[in-house]
Amino acid sequence: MEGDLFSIISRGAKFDKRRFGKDIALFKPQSSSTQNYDYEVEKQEKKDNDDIKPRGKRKRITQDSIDIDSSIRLLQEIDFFQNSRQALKSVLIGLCDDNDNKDHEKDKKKTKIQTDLKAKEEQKQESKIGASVNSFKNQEEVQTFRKKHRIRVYGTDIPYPFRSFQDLVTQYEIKPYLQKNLQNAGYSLPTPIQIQCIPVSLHERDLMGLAPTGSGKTLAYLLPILHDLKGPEKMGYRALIISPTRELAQQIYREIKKLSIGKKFKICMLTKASAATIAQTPQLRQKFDILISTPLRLVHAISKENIELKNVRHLVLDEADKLLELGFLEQTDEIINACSNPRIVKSLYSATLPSGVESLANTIMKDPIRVVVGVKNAATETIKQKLLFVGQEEGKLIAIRQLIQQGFKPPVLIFVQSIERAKELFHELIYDGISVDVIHSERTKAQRDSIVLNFMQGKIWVLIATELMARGMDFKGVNLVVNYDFPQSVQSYIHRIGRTGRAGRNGEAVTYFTKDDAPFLKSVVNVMKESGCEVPDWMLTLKPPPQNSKKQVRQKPIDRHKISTVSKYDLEKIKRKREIIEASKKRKATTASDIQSTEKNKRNKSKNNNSTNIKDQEDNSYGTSDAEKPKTKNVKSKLDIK
Ligand SMILES: Nc1ncnc2c1ncn2[C@@H]1O[C@H](COP(=O)(O)OP(=O)(O)OP(=O)(O)O)[C@@H](O)[C@H]1O
Repeated sequence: MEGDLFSIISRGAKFDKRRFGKDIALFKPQSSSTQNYDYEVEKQEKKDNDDIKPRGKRKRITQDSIDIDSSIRLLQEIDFFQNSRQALKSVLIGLCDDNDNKDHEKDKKKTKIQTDLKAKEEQKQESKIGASVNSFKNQEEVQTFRKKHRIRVYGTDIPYPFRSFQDLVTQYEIKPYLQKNLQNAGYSLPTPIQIQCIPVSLHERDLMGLAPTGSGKTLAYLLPILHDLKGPEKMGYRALIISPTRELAQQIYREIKKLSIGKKFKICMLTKASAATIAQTPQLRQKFDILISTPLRLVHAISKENIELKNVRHLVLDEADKLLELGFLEQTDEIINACSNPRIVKSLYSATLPSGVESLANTIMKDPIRVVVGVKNAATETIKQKLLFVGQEEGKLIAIRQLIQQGFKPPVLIFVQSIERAKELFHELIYDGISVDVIHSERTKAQRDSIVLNFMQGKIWVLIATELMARGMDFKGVNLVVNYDFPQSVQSYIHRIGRTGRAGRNGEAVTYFTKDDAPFLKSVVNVMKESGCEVPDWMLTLKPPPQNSKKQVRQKPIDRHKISTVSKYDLEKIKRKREIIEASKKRKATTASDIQSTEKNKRNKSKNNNSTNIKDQEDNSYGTSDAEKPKTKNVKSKLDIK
């Protein structure tokens, strides 16, 4: 083997070997310590080469005593740019060219080696991107398939999509229990977001998944988690799902329970009660595999050192843009910091992602893949959207009563901008002879749970809601969404109306607007147009509102008149009467015993303050003040918060 490398690189040239003896010696195999290193390299390369060469048909192919294996090894040593495969191929071709005149047997061997090298390289590439050779023949086919499903992908080494849940079994060995649960849930074919995002997550890549409302994003992140966790293990939380509202967290909990039937995963939905149990029973903490929580509840538990997230391998931010908005941002950041496992895989999902938030999201992910289904920041195409001018505020009540009188198809969801207005509208509609209820953060948790259930079961026909219900809630059968109050942002509009037209069903959405809302109309008009709805020409010529007024409205909604059929004069009269009663009550309350009880109440109130704050934030998606936030460890920010 001596001088092999020299033989290879000097082929075709003549050298005075005596004169250049010293130089040639440089190419001879080294001894002592480097030899050990060489031995290791050689061992590895031998393994590689064993794979490359056809079994049992190895050894010499040239008369020059050039052994292919040693050539490969030596060539790899001089492969400074790590192009060994390419270099190998070309040199091997060169080698063989040199021996053109040699016997036919050698040529056959050469061709075989080349073919094997090529196949190995292709195989390596395929396994890197996780495609099954059976499923897609080539990249072109993949692209056509993505195009058909309106999937756009951004990033490097993007895994191939899959065609059917059966493909997941053959390609990724999805366990039979998962397969069975998919069938039982009636999921016969994957939705576009699932088609592309499931393989990305199965390849443990950070991901940003954007797809319209009701398109199956939940399954897209739950399935890879369940597959990867394999089964229950008592090593603490290995997957964490964050949702902006308690109701959505509960829905995710129900979905994961449904999908994990047959495996005894321990799933914890962090509530006030479960947090207290965990605090009192530290040994419980190790038992759980999956944790679902709202941000503030979790931050509170972390700060009390009741929850450890160091083993979390999967972190999902559902409704990611909301969680990265002011009000949630700092808590989300603290949670991300607490997930200290270096091998963590992060997945962010939403139907909307403003570009500013997207750049922020990129700072917390490693080499992420972005998957966009359909048009970014547009509404689902199965929703028929309408805008209705109602003149003044009072016009809305007339319009909603007309809608009820004309006959409507329940269930209907009506969105208003505040708790106060939700209560007001409820008091108006309760006497209209329809089954109506109202949901907002001031209702007890038990009330909220039963309302959600009753609405899902069709027992409530009309549900009046605040922004609390706008995101993620999967009320499959909702036929109509009414935006009684104009939404405060285009994202809010998309999510609100997305409570209808889910999972391929048809739905309708009507948005009332007054003179005051007119400047903000253009953003909604754009969404309507993007989603294929008819929009009057004059609306298309509207000017978009200035950026700062958009921002103002996002932070604080437009002031509106009280929702009431009572005239303004009568309302004033009632108000004055109420003030007189209040003043007289106050006077009576100045006795010593009252003062004492007030003090006692105050003390109790301050005790419960933390938990009350948590409740408030779960419902109020427009944030909390610094004073309300629980104290947490002073951790370095992972997010690039500017
Ligand atoms: N492959 C599938 N086949 C049929 N139905 C599905 C499939 N995947 C999910 N679904 C159903 O589609 C509905 C919407 O799913 P999901 O709640 O995950 O939507 P989403 O994209 O998260 O919506 P949102 O943006 O509003 O949160 C659910 O009722 C779910 O059961």
